[in-house]
Amino acid sequence: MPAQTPPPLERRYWCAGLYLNFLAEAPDTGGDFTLIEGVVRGGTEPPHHAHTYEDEALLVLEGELEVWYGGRHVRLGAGDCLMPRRQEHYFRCLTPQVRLLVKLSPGGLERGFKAFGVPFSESLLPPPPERVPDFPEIARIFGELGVYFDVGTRTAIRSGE
Ligand SMILES: O=C(Oc1cc(O)cc(O)c1C(=O)O)c1ccc(O)c(O)c1
Repeated sequence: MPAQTPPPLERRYWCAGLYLNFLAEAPDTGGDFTLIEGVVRGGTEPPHHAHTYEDEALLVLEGELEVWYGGRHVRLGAGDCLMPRRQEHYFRCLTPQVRLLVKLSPGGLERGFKAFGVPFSESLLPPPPERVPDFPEIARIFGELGVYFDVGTRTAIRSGE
């Protein structure tokens, strides 16, 4: 008998172009952490943001990312891990899509993703969204959970890096 049963399909969400699979949610871990497997596509990366409540650890499973945090740029490939430690950060995909494992501790930020995501049960990713996600609305939702966005810098960073 497997040690762990696969998560139910409704734990997979399509969130403004992000595919997120909630492997462990706060209630599963006594609130200690949330663990998410995600696929992010170029063009749907979130704007600059900082988590004031939780620590975030990113582990790249496939693809390549450029991450800006604490005034530095780093390139991450498969197997690389980064913990921005509540510093403002931003990332962009250097490959068409990047698969990541993200640990957020303490847990609970799944509530924010689920507030704008839709349950997703297909085995293939849907086509990329036709429009840029509604980041001001996403920023409002996450702001209530202690994640602060600088929506205005998104364009500046993407065009002036
Ligand atoms: O991009 C990811 O997460 C986010 C997306 C947003 O629109 C706002 C955010 O604050 C975040 C965040 O990281 O906090 C993302 C990408 C891949 C992945 O596996 C994730 O768990 C999140």
